[in-house]
Amino acid sequence: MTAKIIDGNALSTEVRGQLAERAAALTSVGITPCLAVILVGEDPASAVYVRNKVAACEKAGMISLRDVYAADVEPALVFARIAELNADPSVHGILVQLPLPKHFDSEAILESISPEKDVDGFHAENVGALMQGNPRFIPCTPYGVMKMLESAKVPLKGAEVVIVGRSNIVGKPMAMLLLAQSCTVTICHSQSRDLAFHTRRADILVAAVGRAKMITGDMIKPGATVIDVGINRTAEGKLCGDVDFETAKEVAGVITPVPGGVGPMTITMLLANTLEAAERSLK
Ligand SMILES: Nc1nc2c(c(=O)[nH]1)N[C@@H](CN(C=O)c1ccc(C(=O)N[C@@H](CCC(=O)O)C(=O)O)cc1)CN2
Repeated sequence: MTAKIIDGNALSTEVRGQLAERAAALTSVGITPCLAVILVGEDPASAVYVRNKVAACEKAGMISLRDVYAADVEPALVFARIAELNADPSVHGILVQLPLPKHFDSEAILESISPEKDVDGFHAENVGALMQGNPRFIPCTPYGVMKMLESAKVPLKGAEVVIVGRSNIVGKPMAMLLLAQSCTVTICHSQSRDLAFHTRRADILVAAVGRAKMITGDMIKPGATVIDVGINRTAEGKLCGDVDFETAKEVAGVITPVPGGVGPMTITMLLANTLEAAERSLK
């Protein structure tokens, strides 16, 4: 039997519809949620993600501002723009698209965003709040994964979770969110010995390494839930995940595809965080 597929596009459409209703309610009392997006450089994938974020905002009845800088821009200019956006009460959310060019201190840029407008949840204050089990803004990709697990009614309490990848954007916050739901969490990484030993124990396997098709069917426990966060391009230019979907779907019980899985949910949860920031500004 092949696995049940969690359709990230369909779930996104449903959640974005609900967010649009909340955005309209807020607009009716004089506050239209507004997201400012900063893009530095010409990375084609980043340009696509930013375009999709802006389009999604507009479709949900939110305002979006987009600032695009050349790859060799002086960081001081970007810091100055962030300070301006921090001080603007009509802007509720600010994000800087990652990765930034090498001459940028990415951490300093992320720390310069006001924690109240940090809709990516990357500011140290928001990371700390998540660690303490009191999240204020949840990073969008792990937030989207939690929504997908909820929609597929995957049991979390006591589940063995293995996360492959330890990034600040996905692996670490994902671990905190699942730990908060009483999962037993293992984080694997490039130095982990015998990766398959760990992955085969997982009731829920989250792949977030950035290596095309590295998780194959033989590394998966029969019936497991497999969440693929990877976005890679094959030599032929085709999009694929970190999981070898063809072999994995024959073993897993539930699986997310790439494209059309976690990616669209990342943008959906960005809208959710922006709306949340705007709603908090009323209080
Ligand atoms: N400031 C941030 N930078 C980055 C983040 C982030 O959450 N905040 N995450 C990733 C990229 N990302 C969002 O920015 C992102 C990646 C992929 C998708 C997506 O919808 N993917 C589609 C395929 C799109 C395509 O054709 O390439 C899919 O999987 O179906 C959305 C957002 C790094 N940077």
